[in-house]
Amino acid sequence: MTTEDSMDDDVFEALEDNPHLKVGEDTHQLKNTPSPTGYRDYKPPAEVLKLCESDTIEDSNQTVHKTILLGDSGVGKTSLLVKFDTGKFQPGNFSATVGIGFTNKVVTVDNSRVKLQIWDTAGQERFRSVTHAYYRDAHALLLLYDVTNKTSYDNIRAWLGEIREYAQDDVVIMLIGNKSDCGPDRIVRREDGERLAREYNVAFMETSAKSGLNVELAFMAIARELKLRQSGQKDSNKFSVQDYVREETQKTPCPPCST
Ligand SMILES: Nc1nc2c(ncn2[C@@H]2O[C@H](COP(=O)(O)OP(=O)(O)OP(=O)(O)O)[C@@H](O)[C@H]2O)c(=O)[nH]1
Repeated sequence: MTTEDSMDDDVFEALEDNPHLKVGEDTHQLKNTPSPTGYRDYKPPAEVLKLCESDTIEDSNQTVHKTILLGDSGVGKTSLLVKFDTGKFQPGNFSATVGIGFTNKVVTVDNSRVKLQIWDTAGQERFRSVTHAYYRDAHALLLLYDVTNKTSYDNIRAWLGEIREYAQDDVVIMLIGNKSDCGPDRIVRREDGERLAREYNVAFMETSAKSGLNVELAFMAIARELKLRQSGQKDSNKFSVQDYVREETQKTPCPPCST
């Protein structure tokens, strides 16, 4: 954790004021950027507003599906995205995300290309009112907790409440228990994650941004679901994110856990 909590509530304006922070930059570049003004007055740059307005963005080639990473500060949202994007994991000092940004990734599902626009949000409470604005036109949400942090797990219910309030009813939701590599420090059992996911009827998996476990699978499962929906082939009898995740995770043996 950093001392971010003691900073002024005004960092989102950094996106406008700082020419080095461009929308669409890798979000880990948006961390720790102070700003002189209040974020309550923050107006996203025109480029961001345009992206938020369109329900489904069409670029010259194909549809771009908006996917947002959500969850408490420190659960590993940025790490998960960076691992998926670059294959790298940056261990060590944690610096909380300041601002919001996205990374475009193209994945292949059944021989066709699916474009994901993956938004990384700041998990800290003080940014919540700003990030709500981004839920509205999201097609998929990856909601993370940290298996070594019970509070981040307990807060999932509140996150799901916010999602119900601000996101579209048909948004695809994947609950993710991250840091599954932390065997001895694990507090939240896999079964607890599964139970919560069943209760809210959302897909679930555990990941590790450190080891890479299930990182690609998380995004692939989302991409597959979104592609099927877009093509009109979505038939709940034929494809379920959760069944797909279950089948794929059974192919990869789970590393030993302490609980
Ligand atoms: N062991 C382990 N550490 C992780 C994993 N994922 C992230 N971390 C560490 O957890 C800390 C927080 O990770 P971040 O990716 O910055 O968390 P975040 O959810 O983006 O946090 P905010 O930006 O504040 O919302 C960092 O020190 C990471 O190195 C993981 O899978 N395993």
